[in-house]
Amino acid sequence: MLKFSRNYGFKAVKRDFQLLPEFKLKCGLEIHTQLNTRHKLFSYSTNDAFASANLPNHHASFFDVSLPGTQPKLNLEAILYATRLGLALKSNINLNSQFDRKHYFYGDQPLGFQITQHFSPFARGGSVELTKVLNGIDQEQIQIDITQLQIEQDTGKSVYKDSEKVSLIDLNRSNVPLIEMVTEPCFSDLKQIRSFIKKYQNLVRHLGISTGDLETGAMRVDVNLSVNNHCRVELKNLPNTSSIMNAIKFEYERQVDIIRNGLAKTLLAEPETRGWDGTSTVKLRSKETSIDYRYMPDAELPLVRLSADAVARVKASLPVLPDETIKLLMEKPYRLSLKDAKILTLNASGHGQQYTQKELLDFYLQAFNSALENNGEKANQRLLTNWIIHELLGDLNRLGLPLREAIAVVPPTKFAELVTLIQEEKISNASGKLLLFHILEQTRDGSLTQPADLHGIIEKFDLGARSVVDDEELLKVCSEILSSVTDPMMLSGITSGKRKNSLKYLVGQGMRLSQGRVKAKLFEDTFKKLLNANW
Ligand SMILES: Nc1ncnc2c1ncn2[C@@H]1O[C@H](COP(=O)(O)OP(=O)(O)OP(=O)(O)O)[C@@H](O)[C@H]1O
Ligand SMILES: [Mg+2]
Ligand SMILES: [Mg+2]
Repeated sequence: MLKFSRNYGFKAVKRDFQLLPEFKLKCGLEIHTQLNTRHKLFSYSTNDAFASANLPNHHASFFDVSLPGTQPKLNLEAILYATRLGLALKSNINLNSQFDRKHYFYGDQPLGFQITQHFSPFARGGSVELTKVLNGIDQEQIQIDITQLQIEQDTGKSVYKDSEKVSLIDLNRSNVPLIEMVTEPCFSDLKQIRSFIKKYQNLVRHLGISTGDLETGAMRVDVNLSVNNHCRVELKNLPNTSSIMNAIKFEYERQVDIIRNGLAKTLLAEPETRGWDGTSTVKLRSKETSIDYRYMPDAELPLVRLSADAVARVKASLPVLPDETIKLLMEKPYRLSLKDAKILTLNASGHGQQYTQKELLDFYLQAFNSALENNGEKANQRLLTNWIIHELLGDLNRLGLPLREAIAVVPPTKFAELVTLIQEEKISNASGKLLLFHILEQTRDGSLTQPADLHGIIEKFDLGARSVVDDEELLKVCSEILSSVTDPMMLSGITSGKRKNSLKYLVGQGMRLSQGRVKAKLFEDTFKKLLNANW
């Protein structure tokens, strides 16, 4: 099952991965997050490391390329963003933090050092709560403690071209503001790590300070992992969630194996940094080869002094955090299911999404209030939620229409009106779907720009429900459907009650012929009558 290689890596079967109680996993995370400020951390260049990938060195000022004589100028927007994050994590904001130089030489860091915060970081302490209900972890509730947050500049990017034996340097990313968030080694299983990353990612999106995307490198997670309190191994270069999870599984099994073979004293005696090559973790450097960074305060940057009052004002401006919103939505009067509350609250990736989370939540709350105002107790909130989450969002995706534009034609009040029409059976579910899609399609094509006249359209397309159906006509339609059935066993099965499900097939035929305007129940009753089914 296990194949050893020279660096004590092995190919393990990941399918049946499990943590063994006698080998305790301990993990701590370091997460680097790029801030989406307008400008870079210490220069006026536009902060756009990825939008112009085809234009290398396009967003790079003299300072970003380290021209001698240029000096850093601190971007206060980055300080504001870091304060928001620190407060949301319940950290203590350091009113006197400072920037330090971390020296090392690499082509994509032409300064010869990275400006970071080493001696006096931006914030310390804080915590994140994970629960079984909200985050899907195995334990009822755990707390992940935050060690610190530090602000630092990103490096440039090296692009290696093997065939040409050259490495190209792109400094678009150089000096993009980063926050490194370090946790205490509180994690003891994979689910905790996965849900923490998700929650943290959602938090930075919610605060509007970063895209939080792992795929673009806007968020980069390093995992520190030890087993049974041997030395920690730091795992770097993990580009997405599955790499993070697979690297942890692999590394855990590697360390367990080392311990089992009595080799911990030699192989896990000192901290080591390892990378991930897609199938195994590979050694990058050990302590002996680790660099002496010669940290020293950056003399060109003054202390970052914040007043307690400024911090208090940032705190007052923070949005309600997702956990609180979810709780609120699950209580009266909304009483949403956890799943629906999450859809309305948690940011999926912003890519290809036709709405921001805030736009969607606002839309929901306004439609909800409008339904409540119009119908009071009678309002069917579940129907409204379903129509927003399934029909509206589905249509927006299908049509590539942003919610912002749809709102001009179907404002929340109008949407609530549409759902009331369906609830009161003035139009059928199927007609409601047609109506909504029709309106949104016209909005996308630009032929509808004003709030839609629902009643006008219902009349024009004759979408109104047939509440009073001509009995004779109904009987005629049903008889036609029955005479087209080629399997006589089906009909006798319905009569005897042995094939109750087949009745649904017949009702479906009826609904199709009537384009959904006759209620299913009417068809059901008529078929049963015609077939003498008395069940
Ligand atoms: N015994 C341990 N097992 C697993 N993780 C640990 C252990 N001890 C510490 N850690 C984790 O190691 C990480 C240390 O990160 P920190 O940024 O402080 O130092 P670093 O990795 O040496 O510095 P750098 O930022 O240069 O990588 C933290 O996430 C911490 O929780
Ligand atoms: Mg580290
Ligand atoms: Mg670190």
